[in-house]
Amino acid sequence: MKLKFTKMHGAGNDFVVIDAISQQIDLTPAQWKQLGDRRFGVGADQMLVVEKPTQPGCDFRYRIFNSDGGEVEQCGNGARAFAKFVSQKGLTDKRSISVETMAGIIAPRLEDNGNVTVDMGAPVLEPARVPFDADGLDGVAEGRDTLWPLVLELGGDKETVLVSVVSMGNPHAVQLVGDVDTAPVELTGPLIEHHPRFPRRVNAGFMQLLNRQHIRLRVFERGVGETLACGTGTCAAVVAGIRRGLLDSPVTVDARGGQLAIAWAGEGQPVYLTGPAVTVYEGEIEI
Ligand SMILES: N[C@@H](CCC[C@H](N)C(=O)O)C(=O)O
Repeated sequence: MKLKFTKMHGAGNDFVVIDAISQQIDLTPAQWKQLGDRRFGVGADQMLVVEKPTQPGCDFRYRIFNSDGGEVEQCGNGARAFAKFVSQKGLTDKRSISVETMAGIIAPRLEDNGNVTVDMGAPVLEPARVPFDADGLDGVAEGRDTLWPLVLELGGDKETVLVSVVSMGNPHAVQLVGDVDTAPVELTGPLIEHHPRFPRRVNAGFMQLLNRQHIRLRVFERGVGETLACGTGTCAAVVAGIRRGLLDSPVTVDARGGQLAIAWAGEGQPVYLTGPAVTVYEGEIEI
């Protein structure tokens, strides 16, 4: 089948965005993987699908596929691209929309300066709901957060890293590092992603504090590998930093692909993610 798509990015986290309202789409995981492949397909970190809503009060349904072909619950940078896409394509004339995802309803709003702010909903902080299996583990209390020890097998050696676990609809494990440039993201990222304590795998965040309102962040994403930015990872890192007593809202986050901003008023409150969303080109692929 021929599929029309738009290539977009949000701070370098790149997407193939597909209008499934005007096109009939029923792809297998292998086809999603091919679309995301940078040699055999278009190439992207995630494929984003725009559908009609199934829930009353929502404007659209938003589906997300990682480049490994797996469907996932949430994508923050993608939510900004999604909002720009439906506006640019004339699928809505609203500047604030309500979008149904596998992880609940989110609300992106187009800003006058071209950025998009997304109400990502409240973070989930109970380990079992992340999901993280904390059975028999001793956590270390810090502020209102608990740091969990993860034992990683590195060759013949074992290394323990302390992580905060947060769900933004999708699971995140965030650790503090002295310098993101020298952090072992490629080495330990895959081990954290597949750690048996995370039954649905996990996105691994590496956060460096610059001051109480400014961090640097790298994320090794589940189902993708390291990306140039991760919106939900950014939300999770700031939530973890605020709960640990290390950060104050609002927080500026430097990712390798650009800058994002997070505001969070605390437990039970939604996390607001602000940043760019850019259209790169339009295309058509035979799949
Ligand atoms: N890039 C994303 C997150 C996409 C999903 C993630 N890889 C997962 O598997 O949970 C973002 O901007 O949030």
